[in-house]
Amino acid sequence: MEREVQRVRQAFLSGRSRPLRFRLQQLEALRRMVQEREKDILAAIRSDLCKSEFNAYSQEVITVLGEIDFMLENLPEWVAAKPVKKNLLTMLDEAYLQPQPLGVVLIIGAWNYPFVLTIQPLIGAIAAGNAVIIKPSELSENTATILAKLLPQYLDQDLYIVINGGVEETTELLKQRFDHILYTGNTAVGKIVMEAAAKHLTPVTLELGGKSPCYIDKDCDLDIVCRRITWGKYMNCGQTCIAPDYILCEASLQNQIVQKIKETVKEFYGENVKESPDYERIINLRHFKRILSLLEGQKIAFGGETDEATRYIAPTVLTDVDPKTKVMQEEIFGPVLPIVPVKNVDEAINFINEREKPLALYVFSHNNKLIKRMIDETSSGGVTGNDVIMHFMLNSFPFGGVGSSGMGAYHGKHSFDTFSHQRPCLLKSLKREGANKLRYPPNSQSKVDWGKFFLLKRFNKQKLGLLFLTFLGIVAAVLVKKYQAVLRRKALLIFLVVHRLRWSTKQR
Ligand SMILES: NC(=O)c1ccc[n+]([C@@H]2O[C@H](COP(=O)([O-])OP(=O)(O)OC[C@H]3O[C@@H](n4cnc5c(N)ncnc54)[C@H](O)[C@@H]3O)[C@@H](O)[C@H]2O)c1
Ligand SMILES: CCCCCCCCCCCCCCCC=O
Repeated sequence: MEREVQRVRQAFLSGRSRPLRFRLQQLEALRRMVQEREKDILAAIRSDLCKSEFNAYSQEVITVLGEIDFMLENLPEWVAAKPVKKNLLTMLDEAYLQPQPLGVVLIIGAWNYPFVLTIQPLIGAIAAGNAVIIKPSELSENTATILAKLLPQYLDQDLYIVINGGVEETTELLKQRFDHILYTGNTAVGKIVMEAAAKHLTPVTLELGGKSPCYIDKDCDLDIVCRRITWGKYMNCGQTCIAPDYILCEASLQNQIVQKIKETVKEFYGENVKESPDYERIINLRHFKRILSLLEGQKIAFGGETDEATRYIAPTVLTDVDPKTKVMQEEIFGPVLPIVPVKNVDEAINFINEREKPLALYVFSHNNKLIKRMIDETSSGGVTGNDVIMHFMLNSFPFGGVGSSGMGAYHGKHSFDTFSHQRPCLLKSLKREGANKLRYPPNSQSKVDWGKFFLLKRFNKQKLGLLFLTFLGIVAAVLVKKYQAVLRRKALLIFLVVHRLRWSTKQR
């Protein structure tokens, strides 16, 4: 493992991952891989999650292709140095931010959307000029295998490598030093990753989970609300990090919600959900049994059918759920939807705030003020009002959690920033030493006053106009006089002295 990481680091140190042209070429190669090997990728996802090709394409491949196109279009602008605002001390210098790659990045992918949740971070890391070690989840073993086979056929084989394996391999990998780690998965392993990273002071992005609440106000169109919730909850058999985990609503709405979700399930998946090509299966027996254990002692309003041999769990709704029961203590990550009755929006807000900060929050209402209030008075990674999941699809948004649902974020420009160091670069001249004397010993009250003037003085627009006029004067002087450098310095000095004197007078 150590040798593998060393090999990747050597490749990074060769410098070839840095030029813009190389990054664009690797991203284009990745896009070619997705397009040319689409069938293999979709087949692997099908074997892992029993997902139809249509679903795998629209839930995973589209996002990856969209992200690559977005990077290709914007990368030339993002990699460029960005001038920054200057102060009086630096006004004659060059000051800019230069985004630079961090080095060797470790990406630990998740199994529930095994393609997009591994490749989308990879796109950002390549775009930012890093070398990358990709560790797909061993739970989605077919996708892990296809990634290990395909990526070396299209990408630089020393800069971007796939390491497959389980807990043992990940544990070994985490002993190595990386320049950034992006992990997607559960909170418990997130802590293990962070602890390992801390040994090397490696920064981490943790894309974790949590119980994402869904509040339904009585002032809304329940048909539409239930259709949207049914889509987001049962997609991928509930194994979506931002799926609505549970519903909060007034008790009087419960029966209508159950009825409408039931009708929508039939509309989406037909009479026999088991036969629907659009309904997936639970990833493994451990998770299957875990989800079944959440049903114990609950009132099943509909659904509840299971088949261990195929790891099938029907779309299920639970009513009158007691918040103290197990199903409300851990993230469900399966097709089980508890409804917890609350008296009103105040109680819903308290309920949410008494628990860990979720990855997503959903609120449905015709009343925009209520939606805004919910946003103002709670916290979560992201929010969608009057829909679910869709904030994931807008790559101008940073995607990530807050508190126990994660730290850091990615997607689009946010990925580029996550995997870049914004390096502040200040370029001064070896001339103009006179001004520097202010900071050299011996110090004095007069120097402190000059320092206060240079660093604390604020110019309003009018004064900036004056500054501009001074510069115009300088330019004019440069045109007519021979000794331009001397003049420029003198004019600036006069301007500064006048302002300093006026400022000191006001201070007194
Ligand atoms: N925020 C996101 O983008 C996002 C996306 C997908 C999933 N998730 C979250 O992930 C969770 C479910 O998925 P999961 O895969 O984490 O659960 P899991 O428990 O099924 O998988 C465990 C994974 O962790 C690894 N692991 C276990 N013990 C380890 C150890 N000691 N050291 C290193 N690695 C270890 C395993 O190798 C395996 O890959 C949910 O909470 C979900 O919300 C979040
Ligand atoms: C055919 C129309 C396209 C509709 C797009 C809907 C896409 C849903 C994407 C779901 C991806 C969710 C990933 C969540 C990450 C955490 O698990």
